[in-house]
Amino acid sequence: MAPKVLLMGELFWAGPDAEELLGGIAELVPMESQSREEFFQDCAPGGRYSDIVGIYHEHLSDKIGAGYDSVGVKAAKARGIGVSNTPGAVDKATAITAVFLLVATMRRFSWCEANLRAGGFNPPGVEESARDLSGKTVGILGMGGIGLKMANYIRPFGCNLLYHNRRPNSLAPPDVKYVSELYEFLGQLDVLMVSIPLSEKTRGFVGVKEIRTMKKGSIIVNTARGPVIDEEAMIKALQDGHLGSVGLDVFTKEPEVDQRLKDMKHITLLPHVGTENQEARRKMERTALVNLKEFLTTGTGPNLVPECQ
Ligand SMILES: O=CC(=O)O
Repeated sequence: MAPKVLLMGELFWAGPDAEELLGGIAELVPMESQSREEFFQDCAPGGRYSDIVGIYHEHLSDKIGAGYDSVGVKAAKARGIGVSNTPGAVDKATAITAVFLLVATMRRFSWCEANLRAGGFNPPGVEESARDLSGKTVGILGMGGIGLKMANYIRPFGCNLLYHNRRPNSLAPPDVKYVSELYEFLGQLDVLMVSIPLSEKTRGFVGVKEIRTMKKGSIIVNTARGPVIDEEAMIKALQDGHLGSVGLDVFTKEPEVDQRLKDMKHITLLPHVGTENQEARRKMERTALVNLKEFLTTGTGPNLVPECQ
């Protein structure tokens, strides 16, 4: 009998791939526990999931994906359980979301759309004035797969591109300049694009000092995870005009969004949809199935998160 893999969440787009990838290797069983407590009972010896060897996990807001901050990796590792994610599969979709937020905030397009829906048909006034992207200095914080895609997509806009990372990425285009010192990096920016994973080390990474080092009127775009920015410090800086705008796909307490942000007309907000398109979702779901296959057949795999390698 094939070992069992528990489907915690649905295969929306890669359903047809499941048989091709896991046929004969694993039996996919649906998650039927009605509560967390029941799930723990079901996993205990003798329970209906006591013999599962793998879990496909889709979480309400984090889902399968590149970010794995919602998974207790340390606890899993301590029990000899491997955790893998789906890097690469999310890069394009997330970078395109970041570019949308960059353009929308610079040009005040959210304000324009809301104004049109409310019966207006005028451009933003002086208070809300839009700015052009060309010639602006855009800095990417975190030069991994998503950051690289962002750099390539933003280059044709004629921006000066900088990046800050723990170390230089040899794949970065030569005209995208590495700045090793964080405050020297931040001080030059018109726009900060945040693309670092959330971990205990990066929680609150962009705080009061970092925001206040940026120029007055500058913009922050965040498609990574909400808590890498000190949301309170960001809101204060928006309120007193130090920040000109923000474009956010992620928030500190998802799915809650701070009312003060919702009330600001000159910023752009999205409900964590960075990877939400059929093609990217299918790639992510498929990658998760490939991860399970690799793990079940070889005991390892290319997408094991660094802590588990
Ligand atoms: O948020 C989405 C991801 O981490 O891939």
